[in-house]
Amino acid sequence: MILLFCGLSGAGKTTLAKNVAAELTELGIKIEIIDGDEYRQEICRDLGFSREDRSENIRRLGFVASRFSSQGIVTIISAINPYDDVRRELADRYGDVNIVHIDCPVNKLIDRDTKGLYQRALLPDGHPNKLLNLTGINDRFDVPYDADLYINTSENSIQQSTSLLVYFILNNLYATEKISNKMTDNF
Ligand SMILES: Nc1ncnc2c1ncn2[C@@H]1O[C@H](COP(=O)(O)OS(=O)(=O)O)[C@@H](OP(=O)(O)O)[C@H]1O
Ligand SMILES: Nc1ncnc2c1ncn2[C@@H]1O[C@H](COP(=O)(O)OP(=O)(O)O)[C@@H](O)[C@H]1O
Repeated sequence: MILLFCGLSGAGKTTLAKNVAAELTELGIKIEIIDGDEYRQEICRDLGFSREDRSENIRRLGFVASRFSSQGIVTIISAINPYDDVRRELADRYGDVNIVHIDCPVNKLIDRDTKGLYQRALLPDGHPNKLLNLTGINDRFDVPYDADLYINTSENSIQQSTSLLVYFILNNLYATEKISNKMTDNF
């Protein structure tokens, strides 16, 4: 199973992915997190934030995720993942892809601003430190109206948001297992 997170910077993707991993590991379920920020230091270090580079970034993460997922490992791709067409592409290409929208209103993100990115994006035009392509401020984010799971992290606490994800994953695993048990029963 692949969970394809999408959401703006600071929405809670990394926090929730880590919390979910801790809870599933406790239950003996294997899980891997593929984090955009982390992979951008390694196999995606040649990529920037143009439309082409973001799309290529997600394609690479998707490929890596598919290798983990094919081994039965629950795999979270935790990236902004802003474009509807690329999300669809991965969902069509790889089996059992679930789009999870980690949402939070931009005004709340501007308050959180854990990395100072929003402050930089909101600087006046022409300022030397202005960030020109921050998703949600001055770069595109396609809201996924077809998400398999929607979580608003300004309305749900970290624990509530984590529980929603864990419940969704366990339900999915149970449904898949039930189907595969049925297939075995037929032999
Ligand atoms: N211009 C701009 N827009 C968005 N994000 C920026 C930008 N510049 C740097 N960063 C930092 O890069 C992290 C996003 O990387 P991703 O791989 O998740 O992005 S994407 O899916 O390819 O759009 C993102 O990490 P998160 O805050 O964890 O989302 C930021 O820390
Ligand atoms: N319900 C919530 N879910 C996730 N993070 C939350 C929530 N409420 C507050 N936060 C805070 O918001 C920040 C989210 O940062 P992070 O997980 O790095 O986001 P992202 O990976 O989407 O950029 C953290 O400081 C976290 O403690």
